Amino acid sequence: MTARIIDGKVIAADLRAQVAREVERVKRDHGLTPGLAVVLVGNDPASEVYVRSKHTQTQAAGMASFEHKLPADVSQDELLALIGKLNRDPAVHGILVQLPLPKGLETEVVINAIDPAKDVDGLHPHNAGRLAGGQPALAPCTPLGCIILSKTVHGSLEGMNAIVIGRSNLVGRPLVQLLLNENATVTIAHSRSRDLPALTARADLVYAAVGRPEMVKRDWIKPGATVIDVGINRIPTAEGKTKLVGDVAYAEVAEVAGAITPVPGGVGQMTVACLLVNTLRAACAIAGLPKPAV
Ligand SMILES: Nc1nc(=O)c2c([nH]1)NC[C@@H]1CN(c3ccc(C(=O)N[C@@H](CCC(=O)O)C(=O)O)cc3)C=[N+]21
Repeated sequence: MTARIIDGKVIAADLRAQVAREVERVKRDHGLTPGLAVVLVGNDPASEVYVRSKHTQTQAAGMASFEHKLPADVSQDELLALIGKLNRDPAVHGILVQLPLPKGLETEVVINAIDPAKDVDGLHPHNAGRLAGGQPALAPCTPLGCIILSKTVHGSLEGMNAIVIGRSNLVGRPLVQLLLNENATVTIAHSRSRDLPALTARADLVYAAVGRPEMVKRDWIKPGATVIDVGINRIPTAEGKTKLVGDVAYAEVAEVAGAITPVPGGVGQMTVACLLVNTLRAACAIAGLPKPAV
């Protein structure tokens, strides 16, 4: 069997087009232009690439994009002052602080300073807690993207056995909550789990989000399972260059899986598209408008 390839590029482009239509409508009918502020501290080259693509796609969807670049040695107080300013800025409906932050800055303090209504990353304890309690919340973009990709294959995830490998605040934990909302049966695995291959082999849905290049192997996968690869690892090639690989050994797993996401071209594409969705939703909520159609 050869897996169907889940094309994140196409699915994300479709989602962005839906967002753009809704943005046009709220602009026209309500004079509301959703705005996203992205804060980048330091100059990690990979982060700069992501931030640039967020900027381009935000503008392409008709939203306002505000980029704030701060030096790696910025003080915590200066960063908090910027977040305070963005919290009060009526043109800003979404605030994303690119992670990881350079040493010396306390991620928790910085995240907790973001107005929960503008927390389009879904990382503030207000949103994380609401999500865990089954209440409406801004949910993190990467897990949202994972759910959308899974539903393109299965329609409904109800009753399926899912395994989430990884328990980060940005991906694993919120993904578990979203899967529960979809009525999946969820196993949460991580680096200390015993017999990960056997656990994974029971799953109809496999979400690999550990950050270890090509860790998930062919013999871990139940034939026909859907494999969603959240990993983005840059590794050296034999020719002295680098390439992106996921947490899944793609070529071998694609021989047994029913469907699989590529890296690049899978989950990463959805992350940015879902950021636009969250910004649109946050803008409508802040303006007291009904939920948008996307
Ligand atoms: N506060 C915060 N929120 C995040 O959501 C967040 C973050 N910090 N820090 C870094 C990670 C990583 N991330 C990606 C976004 C898009 C792609 C993406 O578009 N990837 C493309 C290509 C990437 C390439 O070629 O370099 C793809 O997979 O097809 C990847 C990774 C968001 N993150």
